[in-house]
Amino acid sequence: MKIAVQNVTTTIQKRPIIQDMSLDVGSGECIGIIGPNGSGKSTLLKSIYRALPYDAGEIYVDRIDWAACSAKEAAKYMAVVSQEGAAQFDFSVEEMVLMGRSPHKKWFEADSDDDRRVVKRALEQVGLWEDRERSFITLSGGEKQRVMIARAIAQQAQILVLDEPTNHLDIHHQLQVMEIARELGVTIIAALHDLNIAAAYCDRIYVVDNGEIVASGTPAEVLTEQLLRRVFQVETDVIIHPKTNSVHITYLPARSVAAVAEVSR
Ligand SMILES: Nc1ncnc2c1ncn2[C@@H]1O[C@H](COP(=O)(O)OP(=O)(O)OP(=O)(O)O)[C@@H](O)[C@H]1O
Repeated sequence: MKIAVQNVTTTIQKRPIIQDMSLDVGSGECIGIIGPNGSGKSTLLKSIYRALPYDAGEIYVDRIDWAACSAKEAAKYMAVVSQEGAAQFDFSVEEMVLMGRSPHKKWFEADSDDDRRVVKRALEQVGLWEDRERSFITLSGGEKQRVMIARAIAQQAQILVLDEPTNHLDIHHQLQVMEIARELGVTIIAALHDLNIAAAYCDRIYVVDNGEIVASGTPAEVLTEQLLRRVFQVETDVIIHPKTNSVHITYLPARSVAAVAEVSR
C-alpha cells in the first residue's frame, strides 16, 4: 500500500509544528525521516498514524481518505511502533503481542490457533519466544521495544510506521529490527536518528528541519557533507562503503577538525 501526504500542517497549542508537508511512500518502499531533535519527525508520523489531528492538507493510503477511515479499519492497514505505545499494565509478553491481532477480530472474540501461530512466529523473529510468559513490565527497554516490534508484525498490516524503532537497542538488535522490517516486504516509514542505519536500509529519505521538508531523495543524494553540516551542524566524511555499497558517514569531532586545520596552517 502507498501513502500520500499532501500539504499537511499540524498545529499544537496554536503553534504550527509541521507546515505544508508533502511526501509519497510507494508500495513496499522503506522511507526514512531524519532531522534534528524537535524538528517535527514524530509529529509528522503521529499525523500519519492519526495520534494527532492535522489542521490542513490530506493524507491518502492507497485511495482511502485516511481521516475518514475508522480506527479499526485503519489498524488493519497500518501498524505502529512508537515511543509511547507500550502499556504499563502487567501483561505477559505473549499477551502483549496477541493484542496485535485485535484489528482482525470482533469484540471479545477468543484467540484462535491461527492468532497464536502468528504471535509465536513474530516472537521467534525478534528472539523473544522463550520469554513469552514473562511480565512485560519487568523487561529491559530494549526487550520491550522488541516486543512492540513483534506486536506490529503480528498485526500483519501492509504499512509499518516506526518512530525511532532502534532507540534502546544494542547494535545487534538495531540491525536485526531493520532486517526483519525489510524482510516483511511491507511499506515502511521510519523516523531514524542513526543516519548510517537510514542509509543502509532506506530506499529514500526525507529530511525534516524546523517543521519543513528541506531535502529528499536516495541516501546518496541526500546524505551529503554539505547537508549534514547545514541541518545537523556536524562535520562529516561521507563515502560509499566498498563492502556494503551504501552511504557511510564518519562523524568528525569538532576538535579533530580544528587540530587538522591548525597543522595544515
Ligand atoms: N504535545 C505537545 N505539546 C507542545 N509541544 C509539542 C508537543 N509535541 C511536540 N511538541 C513540540 O513540537 C516540536 C516537534 O516535536 P517532535 O516530537 O515532532 O520532534 P522530533 O523531530 O520527533 O524530535 P526528537 O528527535 O527529539 O524526537 C518540538 O519543539 C516539541 O517540543
